[in-house]
Amino acid sequence: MGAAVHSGNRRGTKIVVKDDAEEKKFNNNTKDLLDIMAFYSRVSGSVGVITLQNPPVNALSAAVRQGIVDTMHRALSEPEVKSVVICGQNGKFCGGADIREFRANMRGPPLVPMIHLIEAAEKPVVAAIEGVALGGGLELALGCHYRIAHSKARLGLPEVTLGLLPGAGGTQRLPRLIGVPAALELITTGRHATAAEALQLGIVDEVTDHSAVDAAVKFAQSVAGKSLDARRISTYPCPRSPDLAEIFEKAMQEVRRSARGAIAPVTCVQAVHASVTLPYAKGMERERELFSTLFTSGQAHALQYYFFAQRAVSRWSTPSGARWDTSKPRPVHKAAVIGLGTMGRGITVSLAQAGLSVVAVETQEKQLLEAKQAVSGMLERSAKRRGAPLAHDKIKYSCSIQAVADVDLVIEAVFEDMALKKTIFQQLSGICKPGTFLCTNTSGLDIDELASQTQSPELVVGMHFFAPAHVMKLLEVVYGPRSSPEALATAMEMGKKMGKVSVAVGNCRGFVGNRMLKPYLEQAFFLLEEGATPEQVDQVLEEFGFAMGVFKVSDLSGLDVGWKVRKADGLVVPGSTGKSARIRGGSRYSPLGDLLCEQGRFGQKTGRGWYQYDKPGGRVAKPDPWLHGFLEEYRARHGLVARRIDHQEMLERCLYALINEGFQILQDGIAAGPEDIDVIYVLGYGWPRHRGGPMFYAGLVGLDKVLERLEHYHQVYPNVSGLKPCSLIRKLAASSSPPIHRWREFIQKPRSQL
Ligand SMILES: CCC[C@H](O)CC(=O)SCCNC(=O)CCNC(=O)[C@H](O)C(C)(C)COP(=O)([O-])OP(=O)([O-])OC[C@H]1O[C@@H](n2cnc3c(N)ncnc32)[C@H](O)[C@@H]1OP(=O)([O-])[O-]
Repeated sequence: MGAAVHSGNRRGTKIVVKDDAEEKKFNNNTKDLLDIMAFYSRVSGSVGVITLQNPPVNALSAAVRQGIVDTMHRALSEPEVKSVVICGQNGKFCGGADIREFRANMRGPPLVPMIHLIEAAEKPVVAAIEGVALGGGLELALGCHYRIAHSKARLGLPEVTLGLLPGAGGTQRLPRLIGVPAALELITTGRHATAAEALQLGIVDEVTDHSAVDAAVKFAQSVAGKSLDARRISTYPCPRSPDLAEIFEKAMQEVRRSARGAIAPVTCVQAVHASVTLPYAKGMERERELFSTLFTSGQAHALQYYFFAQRAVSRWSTPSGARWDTSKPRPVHKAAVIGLGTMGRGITVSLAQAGLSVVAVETQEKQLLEAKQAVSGMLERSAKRRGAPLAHDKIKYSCSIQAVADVDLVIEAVFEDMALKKTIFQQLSGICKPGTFLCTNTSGLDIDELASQTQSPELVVGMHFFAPAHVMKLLEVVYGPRSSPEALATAMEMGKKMGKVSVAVGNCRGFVGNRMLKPYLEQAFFLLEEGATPEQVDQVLEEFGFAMGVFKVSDLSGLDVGWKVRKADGLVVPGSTGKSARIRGGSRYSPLGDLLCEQGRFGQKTGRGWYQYDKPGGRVAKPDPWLHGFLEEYRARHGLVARRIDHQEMLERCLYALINEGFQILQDGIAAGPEDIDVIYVLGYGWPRHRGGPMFYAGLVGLDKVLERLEHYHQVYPNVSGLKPCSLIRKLAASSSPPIHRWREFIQKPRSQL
């Protein structure tokens, strides 16, 4: 009797049933099967195949876990079945526990006993790993007696990136299987290993270029009836070596150094430690205990929120109603970059690596040659790192802007100078073929003003990259009032092609990221005026988890960048004294950054800034007694009395001013939702991921508390507008501070513009 193939149920699963009797049973139980989400079939007469079915990544939801338990029992009870294969539908083994269930009441059979059931089985169970085996997915595979992987599969325990540890035996089984150092590295970084690496480490038994399921079925037949004594990882002794104590000490030091206050990496080390100090059952108890502590932590909540936020930003929308699912991007095969300074070079590399043909333009021959060399070096290093082919031949260099005539999209990346950019946009509008998208890499200038220089303003959008552009994951895609949905969709798609996380934002001064930076920086300057040192402010911010404090970042990116902008805005008044020196437009202003620039202190590049460096271009920031003296003299000159400012005040004033601007941005419709802001801050501005992003953090602290502190500081500093709570935070706090996913309901939709 031939196999019958059923398809077309709710999720389009195929169920292979071997005989008529079974088919009848299938028909009777269709409803149950549909709810089970792990399907059972028998192939080649003696292999029970369990297929996880929960698109898109076959996450281990309650229904999937129930399905596995039920189908395992069935496979074990059927005498014809001699071995079992577990696989996932649609070429994906399993993406781990269902993260969406973490914030709900847990239902269904728990993972740990489910995996024990598999490991304890008297029939060999083979995991057929295609696509991914991550987190609980890999833990499930480690409970199987054998693992066969497809060569393109990726395996890992990424729980640490969600603020957790592998809590279904991963911290106890993996070290037993591959040794402590390799397990520690995989578990504390959460990185994905390739199938080849997994084979080398001993995580999988075989790798195939063909169907892993077919290979696993064959393999399962070959091991049927063989003893499983040596195949149950939980029974292995943990490999020991004399330097284990040292290994753990080093691992702990490393995670403490790089975790920036995140607790999960440290807890992961503790859990793996239990695998060598305790017998398996006790180690599992310890794993559960540590997992529970993490599971309920604010950090886990923040990281899981961030996981979904990073995916949510691709579903963009604009106040005018343009949306990701109704706006089609246009294909881009050939792109151009105008201006090959630091940013232009990075953008060129990103485009070439994404497989596009690139025309790279720099009008000065000498700079063009320098850029060519630099880009080649960057491509070589990157190809080596990624094990990818070189993309040199993708790029054509030219001194003439006329070379861009036939490209589909141009990214202008010249100096941040409106007059220069305007001239270039006028030229591009005349040179490019009709329909070419014209993008600018400005970090804050008016997109609409540039669009107005062209014949087709609907083709103009901003693509704000972050330095170094070929490394940083963030791209702010800025739509102006006249940008077409197609232009926006195309720029968003281009970002994705380049491996970026693209966030659509509206057009305003500084867009989202740099606009929020302004009140934050302003508070940092005011704190110096009132008695703090750059070191103290930076320390508070770094303790909070920022990769670098605000003054170190300022030294790194160059004080002259902001100075130029302030000069263009007419804020810099050299030699001004008295009260007016610290007031602009009726608001408090600190000229400290301007005064440093007047001294030629531009930061790292000049070897002096808020800190001192051993040489121009030096990287190691050291406190500078000159600066401390300068601050004292400045305060004395302006009649400011230095006071001791506590950590909490420094943190609150910097962060709450930034957060307040974030609420203003939401209110203005510049960002569609808090997730957009949070992703921008984590990926572009070093906000600690384990704190979710500034808007999530505000919710965690409590909107009423943030509001109360802003009101307090605004009362103390009435001439600092950045501290005046904006109406959205008031509205939310007055509505009992709804959870962050409901904030959009409180944002008034601005008028349609597109
Ligand atoms: C006791 C427990 C112990 C255990 O140790 C704990 C765990 O296992 S913790 C878990 C450890 N596992 C991990 O940390 C793995 C997390 N997942 C990933 O890293 C990537 O999703 C993956 C590499 C699998 C696919 O990348 P890709 O191909 O670029 O696709 P994509 O990323 O765009 O995702 C597509 C859609 O699937 C969604 N979704 C994905 N995974 C899960 C999930 N586990 N759950 C729920 N949903 C999940 C995702 O939100 C998105 O939804 P939407 O509505 O379309 O936006």
